[in-house]
Amino acid sequence: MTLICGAGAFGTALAVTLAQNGPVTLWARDADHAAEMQASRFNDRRLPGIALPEAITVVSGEVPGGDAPCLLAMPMQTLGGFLSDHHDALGSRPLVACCKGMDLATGLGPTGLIAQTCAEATPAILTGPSFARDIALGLPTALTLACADAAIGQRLQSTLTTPTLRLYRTTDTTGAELGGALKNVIAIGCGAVMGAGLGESARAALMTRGFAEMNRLAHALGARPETLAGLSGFGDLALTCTSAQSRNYGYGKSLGRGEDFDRSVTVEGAATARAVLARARALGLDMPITHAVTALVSGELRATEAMDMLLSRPLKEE
Ligand SMILES: NC(=O)C1=CN([C@@H]2O[C@H](COP(=O)(O)OP(=O)(O)OC[C@H]3O[C@@H](n4cnc5c(N)ncnc54)[C@H](OP(=O)(O)O)[C@@H]3O)[C@@H](O)[C@H]2O)C=CC1
Ligand SMILES: O=C(CO)COP(=O)(O)O
Repeated sequence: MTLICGAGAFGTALAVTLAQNGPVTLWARDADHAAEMQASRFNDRRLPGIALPEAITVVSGEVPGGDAPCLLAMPMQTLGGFLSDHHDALGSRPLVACCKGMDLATGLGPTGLIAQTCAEATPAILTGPSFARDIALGLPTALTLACADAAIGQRLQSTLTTPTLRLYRTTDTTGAELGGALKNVIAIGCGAVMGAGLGESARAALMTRGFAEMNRLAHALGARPETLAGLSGFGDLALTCTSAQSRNYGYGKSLGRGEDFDRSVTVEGAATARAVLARARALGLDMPITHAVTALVSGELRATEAMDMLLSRPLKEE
């Protein structure tokens, strides 16, 4: 049995693909939403048009106990509260974060938050280039499963691989979670560049210098460069900075055009940009693109002004 907490687009998509391996319990925070999904066999609110296989049971209320791995598929800024609220039920099992970002309150990534709040559990993270709808439709997808405990990581890799979802594993949880967090910040910047009509060459430059910035922070925090070069880093950066399906990219595009964006949409890069900037400042690191995106998101700068700020920096070696 696999337990998935968080019945948004991603949690539902993971439930659909994992249902090929055996029973899945999908936990939703809202009891009405859970009852609606259990009865209709669709998640019309978050992933419309995808039928839920019979192997999925949707529940709400008390999080089910037990030893089965639990996937945590809620937005990053809600993870800490969820872990505290359900600490006892989560127990000592593997907890696999499926969210991307850095916690504003603590500056920790998902596995750091799990370790801090649920000390008996084994933290892991599932991350990389994938849109929920692609996974749910059974399109081929490859992700990174990171767990510092190599033996548990290997077990999770085989439990969570499905015929169309291929997992690679690593013990570098820091690198895997930083890749997923930072690519969303760069994707907002790339969306803004395209929305403001600054061109594809500018976007390629921003992606490349953004990747340099990702590596700078990752190196300072002890991540391995090969993790950043893999699915969870470069792979997800490439997808998110170029696809109209991405919410972070779409949000950036609206900022670039000076248009409103639906505030109910999950855009992880906005809060994470602020959290990353604070962490970088504490470490004495220069992260100009993250700085520019933070200013853009807070409304301090427009996209063209942010680009001017980046272009006027002192010339340096690549
Ligand atoms: N969508 C995608 O393609 C992908 C998403 N991800 C990551 O997955 C994470 C979740 O995103 P996604 O599923 O898309 O987001 P959605 O906006 O689709 O759904 C978010 C879900 O989280 C639930 N939720 C919100 N707050 C809490 C809380 N305090 N406790 C428990 N559950 C809560 C929401 O419940 P409610 O419906 O009641 O509001 C909702 O079901 C993000 O970090 C995202 O980056 C990763 C890869 C792909
Ligand atoms: O993480 C994702 C792709 O890997 C989903 O991106 P968005 O959250 O920007 O939609």
